[in-house]
Amino acid sequence: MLVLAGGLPWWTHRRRRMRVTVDRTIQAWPNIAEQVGLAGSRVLSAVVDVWGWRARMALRGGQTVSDVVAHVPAIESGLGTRPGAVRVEPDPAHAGRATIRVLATDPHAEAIAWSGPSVRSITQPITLGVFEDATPVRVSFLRRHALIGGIAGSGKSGILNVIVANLAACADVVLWGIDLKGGMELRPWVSCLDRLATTPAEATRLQRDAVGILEARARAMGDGSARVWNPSPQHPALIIITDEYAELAENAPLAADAADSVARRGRALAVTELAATQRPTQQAMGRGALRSQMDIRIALRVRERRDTDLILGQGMLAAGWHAHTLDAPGKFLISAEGLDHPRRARGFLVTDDDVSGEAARWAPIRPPLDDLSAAAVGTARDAEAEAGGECGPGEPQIIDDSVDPESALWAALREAPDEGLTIPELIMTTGMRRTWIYARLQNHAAGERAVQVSRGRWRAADPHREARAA
Ligand SMILES: Nc1ncnc2c1ncn2[C@@H]1O[C@H](COP(=O)(O)OP(=O)(O)OP(=O)(O)O)[C@@H](O)[C@H]1O
Repeated sequence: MLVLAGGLPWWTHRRRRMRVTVDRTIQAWPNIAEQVGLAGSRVLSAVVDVWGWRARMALRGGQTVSDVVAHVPAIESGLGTRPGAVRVEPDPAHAGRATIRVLATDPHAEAIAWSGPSVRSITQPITLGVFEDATPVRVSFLRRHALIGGIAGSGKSGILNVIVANLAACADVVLWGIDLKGGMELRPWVSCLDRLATTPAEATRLQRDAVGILEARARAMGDGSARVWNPSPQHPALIIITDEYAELAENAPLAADAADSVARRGRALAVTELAATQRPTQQAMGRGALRSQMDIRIALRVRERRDTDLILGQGMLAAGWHAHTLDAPGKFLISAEGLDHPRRARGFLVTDDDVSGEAARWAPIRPPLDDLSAAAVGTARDAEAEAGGECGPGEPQIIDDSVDPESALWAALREAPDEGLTIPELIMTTGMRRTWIYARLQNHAAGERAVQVSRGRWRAADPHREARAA
């Protein structure tokens, strides 16, 4: 029903009132500018929009957009708006101009419902939510590492869910998860994750396997002419998602070292890290330079002003990125290629029901790792074992140096009964993971050294069994 007042729709009245306010403000601007420390700036034009009004400003010679940003609280006071109502946007064509927006109502006051994934391929930019002017926040995760930070309850898991729900719909990316809070956040996605690590030992294996994969990819590409790994369903990208990265850095330092290696070398090979944490201090991010490798930075609400710089990078607070002023969960600032102004956004709200629905919907299309990458799983750990590598403090020893898993597998296949051994039996014998076993069995089968006797049961091919018997 249209609400009419005096025969006219309500928004006509509101707009008229707003226009009067804007006219008065323009007239009074020279005085206001004087009071707020921007003397000499002029209003070039002003328009009333759905959320309030905006004005193009010409700054006095020598004034910059940073000066205007630094005066935002004073401008709000001078204009008599509510705190947090004024936004400042630079003019990409002119350093001495800026747009001041006044939001009479908060466009992000209400949660924005999730309406399904925006992509079907990792090569397309993902829509995370909307900016205050209703334009979509679109960002590509291909060959980019990402960091999400913000206090407890600011909506980190919410943003992670938006990203995972989109990536799950892409058949050209394999997703690995690390969730050392017992799998609380990522377990609902388990049907879409190729691997989920919930203990420090599993996380260490997982990150080292990612290093093994990137090394295998680098070697394979060194042999050929390709310079980058172009993801496709047959050759998927690999994204490692870590919820609460500080837990990983503290409890599995060797996993964090491996993540560092992935962050430094993984872009061209489409092996990337996506980490969420409350305060990405040096300690929370591990010993290396992981934070500096993060190409996409998403800051949800922080408690202390200076924490903005921890998430987004040094100098961002001073440049007007005020994550401490975000006032509802899911509101964020994002810094990424093509997104270099402090514009407030709100992420879509993905409910628990949405998560179960999306996980069930996309599980059937999830791709396996390509053969090259699957065969590389375990290799970084094998190399470590050969070099006598140790696990991190407090972690269970995950590699038994006295048993070479390759030899253990081969011996087991040769000694297997006629009906063969099952995969779980081979896992028990070698101590290696299912993907490692599969890759080795495929190799043995291709070399006619092993046969699959019946579904899921394997033994060595006859000549090799006979040879051993003899
Ligand atoms: N985009 C959003 N829009 C509206 N509400 C949201 C949004 N994202 C999260 N919320 C709400 O905010 C609350 C906290 O969100 P979330 O669990 O994602 O925070 P968090 O930063 O991950 O917290 P923690 O660090 O404690 O895990 C949830 O109840 C959720 O419903």
